[in-house]
Amino acid sequence: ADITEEPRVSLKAMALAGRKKGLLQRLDAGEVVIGDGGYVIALERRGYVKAGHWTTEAAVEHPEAVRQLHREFLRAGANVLQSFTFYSSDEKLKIGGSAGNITSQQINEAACDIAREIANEGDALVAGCVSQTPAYAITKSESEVKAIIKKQLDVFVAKGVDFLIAEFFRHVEEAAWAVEVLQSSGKPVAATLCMSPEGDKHGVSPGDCAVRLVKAGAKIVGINCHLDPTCALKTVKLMKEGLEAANLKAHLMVQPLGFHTPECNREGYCVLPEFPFALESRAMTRWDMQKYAREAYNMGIRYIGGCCGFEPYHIRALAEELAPERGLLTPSFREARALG
Ligand code: MET
Ligand SMILES: [Zn+2]
Repeated sequence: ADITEEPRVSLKAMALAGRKKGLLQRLDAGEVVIGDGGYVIALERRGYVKAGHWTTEAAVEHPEAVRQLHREFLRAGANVLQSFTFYSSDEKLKIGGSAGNITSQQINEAACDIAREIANEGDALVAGCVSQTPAYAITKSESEVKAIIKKQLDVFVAKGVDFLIAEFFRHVEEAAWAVEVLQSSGKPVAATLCMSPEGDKHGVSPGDCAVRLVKAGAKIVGINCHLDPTCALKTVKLMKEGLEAANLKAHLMVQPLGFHTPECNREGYCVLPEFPFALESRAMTRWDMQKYAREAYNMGIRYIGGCCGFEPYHIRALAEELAPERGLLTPSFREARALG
């Protein structure tokens, strides 16, 4: 396909008509879904997130900053805007939040509203996102973890998100609990673990993790954060093989770091000496991103995005690399071309 062609459909017209295709409709049809990038890391750099806490009070305190980053990912070609709700449970805010009296309920509601507002500027879906809980580390209590996830889910359902993502789980056991809760809503659930090819923190292999997540109800499984695309693709490949061996079907997803981690160590970037204030020299280039997008596509992964370290221009490189497959140009690319 000639990527200089105009898109086949007007994104605005489609959005306004309220006829966006759902996530599973897109993936089942074999379409590429471009994810968005890393919010907490990008907004920490811009002065809106506290390093170490990584909580998302900015959804309430500085909505304009969150809105703008969503818009930049959308213009870069993202088909999904993830709610800015990382670590947003009251338990986590109490332990490590910087907010004082902002509740997770307020954060989650504001984050959903902001994501929806910007998603309506284009062809993006809104994902309600949950992540690992302090309760799992402290008490290992299934009912406590599930209650925390359920509270977040109730807001996502009330706000009408399009689908749900359980991301950044180190233990498949906890991720599977989250998936069980999320899928009770009837909305599609994607689940991504932050693990190396060696497996989750209890040593469960990537193949077995994938099987457990699908059995818990996830329709899309894969990897996010912690390690670079090369490591993440290795791990997703093992997940894919595990699913095939178990005769299970699911879509694959990958949202790696935008930083090079040739160490491919078990614990990921959090234990590197450069974390979190000196990661710049590890930043990937747009050429790296194009290579990653192509490799992910060739592996059969169709939900391709990024996590920490992915700035909007990285997402744009993914979208442009896969423009022939998607038959679409990004708004930023079209406008730049019109100007040039
Ligand atoms: C530490 S992983 C963070 C994931 C979350 N979706 C974010 O980008 O903020
Ligand atoms: Zn991340």
